[in-house]
Amino acid sequence: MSKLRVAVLGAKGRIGSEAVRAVEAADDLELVAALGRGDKLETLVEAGAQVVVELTTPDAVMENLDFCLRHGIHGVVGTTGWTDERLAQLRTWLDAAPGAGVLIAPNFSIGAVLTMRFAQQAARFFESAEIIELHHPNKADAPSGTAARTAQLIAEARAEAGCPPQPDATRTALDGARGADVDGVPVHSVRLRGLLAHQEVLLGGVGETLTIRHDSLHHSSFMPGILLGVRRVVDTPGLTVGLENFLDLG
Ligand SMILES: NC(=O)C1=CN([C@@H]2O[C@H](COP(=O)(O)OP(=O)(O)OC[C@H]3O[C@@H](n4cnc5c(N)ncnc54)[C@H](O)[C@@H]3O)[C@@H](O)[C@H]2O)C=CC1
Ligand SMILES: O=C(O)C1=N[C@H](C(=O)O)C[C@H](O)C1
Repeated sequence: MSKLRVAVLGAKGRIGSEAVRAVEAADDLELVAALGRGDKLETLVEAGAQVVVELTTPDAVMENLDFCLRHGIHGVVGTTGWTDERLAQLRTWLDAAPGAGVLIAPNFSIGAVLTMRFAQQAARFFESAEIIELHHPNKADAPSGTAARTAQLIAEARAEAGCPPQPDATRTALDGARGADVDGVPVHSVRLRGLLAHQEVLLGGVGETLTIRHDSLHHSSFMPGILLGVRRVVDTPGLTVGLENFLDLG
């Protein structure tokens, strides 16, 4: 069987360099290009890439995906910065590229995906829900893409169940003291030397709390998810948001 031809964009970055090694080590995949900032995207076409793993920056990701889809190349995207407007734009590019697929994964690690699922399941049973995400201090964006997605999922589950807004009697607060409001869920971002990627979802009800915590201790935690995404996206046309769609979570 011929190997799937894979390219990595952001190949010199923290996660991109790990992805290069993971693709190289996979028997069924061939790394045909590893591009960094300033490298020509035409290299992807010359190299015959079938799937691009996009791990760059929110500033670069849209131009890169536009190019890939215009050339019929599938995308597995870990880069953050997704808004409703960006997703709508991506859908129009996908409509013009029949057969092409893009996976956007706010987080590729299985533990983080499960954290999101458990939080979504638990959300309707608790009056209060807040998120603390903790990352290395070199991270460029806040809140993390994972925390933003977790908050959206919690908010959707609460709205579906008819939950009222969260209790919060705060009347005066220093700017930022209550975190960022993501769909009504406060999200607090910590940037600390020594950390990699961590998240706590705090849920509170009368007389009890539930804390769901996940820790990525090394970038290797993201690799099985990236490889799964690469193998599945080629048979999944259109837009897929969330690695959970490629996991049999029930
Ligand atoms: N979904 C997930 O599971 C994960 C997502 N991420 C996200 O991935 C992105 C990258 O994270 P890090 O590796 O920590 O950042 P980083 O700053 O170490 O790496 C980004 C790399 O992309 C390169 N780059 C910038 N513009 C480019 C372009 N136009 N073409 C090719 N390369 C370009 C930069 O030079 C840099 O080497 C961030 O948005 C981060 O939040 C990171 C870890 C896990
Ligand atoms: O920048 C990172 O490191 C990470 N970014 C993603 C995010 O913003 O959620 C995924 C993970 O948290 C690591």
